[in-house]
Amino acid sequence: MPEPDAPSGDLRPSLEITELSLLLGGVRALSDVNVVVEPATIVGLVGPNGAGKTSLFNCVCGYYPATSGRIRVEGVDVTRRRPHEMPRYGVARTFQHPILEPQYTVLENVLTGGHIGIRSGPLSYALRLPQAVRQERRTIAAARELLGYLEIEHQADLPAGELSYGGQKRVELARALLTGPKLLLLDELASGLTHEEVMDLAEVIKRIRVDHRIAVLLVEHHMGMISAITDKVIALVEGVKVAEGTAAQVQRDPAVVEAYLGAA
Ligand SMILES: Nc1ncnc2c1ncn2[C@@H]1O[C@H](COP(=O)(O)OP(=O)(O)OP(=O)(O)O)[C@@H](O)[C@H]1O
Repeated sequence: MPEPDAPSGDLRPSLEITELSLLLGGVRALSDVNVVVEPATIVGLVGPNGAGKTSLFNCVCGYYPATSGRIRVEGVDVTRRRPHEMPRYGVARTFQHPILEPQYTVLENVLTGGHIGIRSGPLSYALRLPQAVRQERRTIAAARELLGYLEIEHQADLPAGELSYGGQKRVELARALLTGPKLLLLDELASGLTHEEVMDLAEVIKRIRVDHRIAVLLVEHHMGMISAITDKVIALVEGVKVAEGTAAQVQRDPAVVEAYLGAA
């Protein structure tokens, strides 16, 4: 089995973005950006405010239609797919601020991601047909297993709103993982967390990459998180890719240093 850092040559990239450009209300948010995320690797996207990180993320998730360029997931063209279609293509995401139903339990929140693999129609569920019941049981078992994997199974039956912010980020992660993604997009996972929570989550993401062989693209301002987990970092400045390499290489790249100093 190949090491996560050394993906097998015959696998297609988990994500391949080619010459992606995006115009937003007259603003050139992205200009001919190329990104490759190999299977089971973690790629960080950095850049000062307004660099285009969220825009790129939103193009991959289907929230913004690319003005030009191509986005492929394992070789399948997903350019201009809509957000609700993305789980079918193996793409799952988390949000900077977890979007949960605080009054529903942790398990119920996770299960809202589980409908993806369910083949029985709503009528089968309404009639409690055996196949639908079996599928429901399997999905609940898978959700509980993921909560165990993310070390919050003991909170499964609590209202999600009662969890710490870090706990809520784990609930979102479990929900994303329940869809069985090939590519996980993490939007500022570290924001709002304590240093300890950030480092704990960094370990979790590294484990997910190895255990589930999922590729990860993360938009992140927290350089500690970036340095701790990424195989590769891409820096954007004013919608243009200015640097690519290891976290250490990108952090000392003159264009990146200048952009951050200019933004300070
Ligand atoms: N809906 C929009 N309409 C017009 N311009 C937009 C819109 N969203 C973003 N922009 C512009 O696109 C450019 C890229 O913004 P984007 O939010 O992608 O940057 P970012 O790197 O994610 O910044 P931050 O770190 O502050 O979130 C900026 O110039 C921004 O002002």
